[in-house]
Amino acid sequence: MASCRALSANVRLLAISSFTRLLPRVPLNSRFVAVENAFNSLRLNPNSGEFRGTRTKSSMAETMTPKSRGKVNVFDSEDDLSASLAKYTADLSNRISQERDSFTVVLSGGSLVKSLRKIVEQPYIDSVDWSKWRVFWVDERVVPKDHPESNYLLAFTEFLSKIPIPAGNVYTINDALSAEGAADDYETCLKHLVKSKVIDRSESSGFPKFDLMLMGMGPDGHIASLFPGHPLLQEDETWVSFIKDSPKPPPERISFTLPVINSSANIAFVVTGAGKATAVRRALTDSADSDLLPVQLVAPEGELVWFLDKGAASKL
Ligand SMILES: O=C(O)[C@H](O)[C@@H](O)[C@H](O)[C@H](O)COP(=O)(O)O
Repeated sequence: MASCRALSANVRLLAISSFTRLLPRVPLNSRFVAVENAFNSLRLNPNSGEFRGTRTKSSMAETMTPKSRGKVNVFDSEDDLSASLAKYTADLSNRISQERDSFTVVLSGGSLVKSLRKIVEQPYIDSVDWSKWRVFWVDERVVPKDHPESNYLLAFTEFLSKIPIPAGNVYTINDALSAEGAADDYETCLKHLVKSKVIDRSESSGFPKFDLMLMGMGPDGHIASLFPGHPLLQEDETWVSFIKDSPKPPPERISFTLPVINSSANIAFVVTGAGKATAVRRALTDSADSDLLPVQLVAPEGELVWFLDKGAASKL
């Protein structure tokens, strides 16, 4: 018995065995669909990796890439991006909340949280069934919850404090533990919640299958706390692991592993700023098989959607 902390409340856990292998990256194939609106049309040529089409002035361009690379939305402004992200998240929440007792949402740290700001405004604040939400972190910095670098504190300040979510539905790390201990504890928490069917389990991988992961991406192509070239990218058994040498401070973090991320029903990458344009281009067009960036290893069982601003999409 261990515990992962749910805000002020504690959530109790049981352990069950972990298993399975790293899911292979879904290969690039030549099938793709283009979604066009009145203003924009972009298509990825799967052979050359080039985007072709037109872009004109509008708030959004929608693009479909091969399935493994997801659907790409490009916005003229971060405000437009935030509005679309709110609608996407609320629609998913409404659909899944009607089918199940829980809607499991995983957050990253960083700028993603601010981009979520419009879901705590009308009409969503009143229409979303927040009591169904279960909130987790794809990665967390191993610092106290009131530390300025805590992902929990950021999410609480910008988002969780503004919604009527039961405290016991917010699953934070146990910040009294070491990085190893906190990762073990969080994994045990997830196993308990899978066993009690709060979190789905992927039938194909055996890993937990979250309804939605909302994630940012670093300029180096890192996602969660999975950094380029780091051995943690190879982890194929544990659900939650830790690092003590993160190139992005602070150095000690816990992180979901790739098999857990890839078992998701839905992943949204929210990426803004020209500083990330090169990594975005590699993620969406580079089919080279060596030296893949962490973001290129993401190929969820379900749907992958990108929310990009013009800067992040500037090299497509
Ligand atoms: O704890 C973290 O550091 C994050 O979870 C990390 O993976 C973040 O999402 C990216 O670094 C993007 O962060 P920005 O959007 O702030 O660049």
